[in-house]
Amino acid sequence: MLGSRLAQRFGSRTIYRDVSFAVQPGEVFVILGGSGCGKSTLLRQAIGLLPPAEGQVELFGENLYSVSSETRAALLRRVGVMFQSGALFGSMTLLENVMLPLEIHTGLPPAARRDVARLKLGLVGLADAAGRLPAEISGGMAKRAAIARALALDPPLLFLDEPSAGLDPVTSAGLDRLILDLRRDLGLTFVVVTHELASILAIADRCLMLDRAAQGVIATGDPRRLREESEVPMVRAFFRREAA
Ligand SMILES: Nc1ncnc2c1ncn2[C@@H]1O[C@H](COP(=O)(O)OP(=O)(O)OP(=O)(O)O)[C@@H](O)[C@H]1O
Repeated sequence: MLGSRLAQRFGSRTIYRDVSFAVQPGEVFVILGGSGCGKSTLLRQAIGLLPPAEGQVELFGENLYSVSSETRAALLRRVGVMFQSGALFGSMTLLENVMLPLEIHTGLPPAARRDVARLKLGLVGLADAAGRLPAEISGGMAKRAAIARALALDPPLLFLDEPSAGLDPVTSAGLDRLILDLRRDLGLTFVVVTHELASILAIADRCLMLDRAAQGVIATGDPRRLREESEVPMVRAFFRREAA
């Protein structure tokens, strides 16, 4: 996936401009930055929910906002998304939650949908919790279930919005492990929005750091290198936990 020269404004306020990046197949690409810098806005542009004020989003070689709505829908079916809230349906079991995209988007018969959903829950370590309701599971399990649902249609590319939000460090580290395992076992590509430093250092091949005051990108690259080598005060401050 590619973002080129993306800009976003709300009213007269510019959130960012000239944001460009290319996510390589099989990589874990992290978007980070302080509150209000535009991480969620960039994610919404990347998944077809917000046409950018300027610039282009390319998914699987196609320009997301200039293709027909049918083509866009087809492109977006090849993308899995886990929103920050997780957004599982509370009245449905985990299995039913994961079956839902299969029911909407495929012609699979119910028994096959059930089999696929069980497989996906197994991939995230929830094979034994298939019959539980969202209210009956922990926050970390809910995130895993939301990832299983995002995997329902076998997308090669997954977007995760703040997967660690609200989780304790141990649970969060388990989720990092899951992301790396899924990448290794299924060859998935991940774009992850997060500002958890431990998580970024654990999972990111490369990252893109946005800054609200700079209205755009202040760093890109391997987070370990940025920690060692960046001379940009805000970047050093974040990666070294120093005052800017
Ligand atoms: N639809 C909108 N209309 C007006 N302003 C908006 C809209 N969506 C976002 N904003 C503003 O754009 C800025 C960036 O928001 P965004 O949610 O993308 O930031 P973020 O980096 O994800 O922040 P956080 O980490 O706090 O979630 C914020 O100041 C927000 O108030």
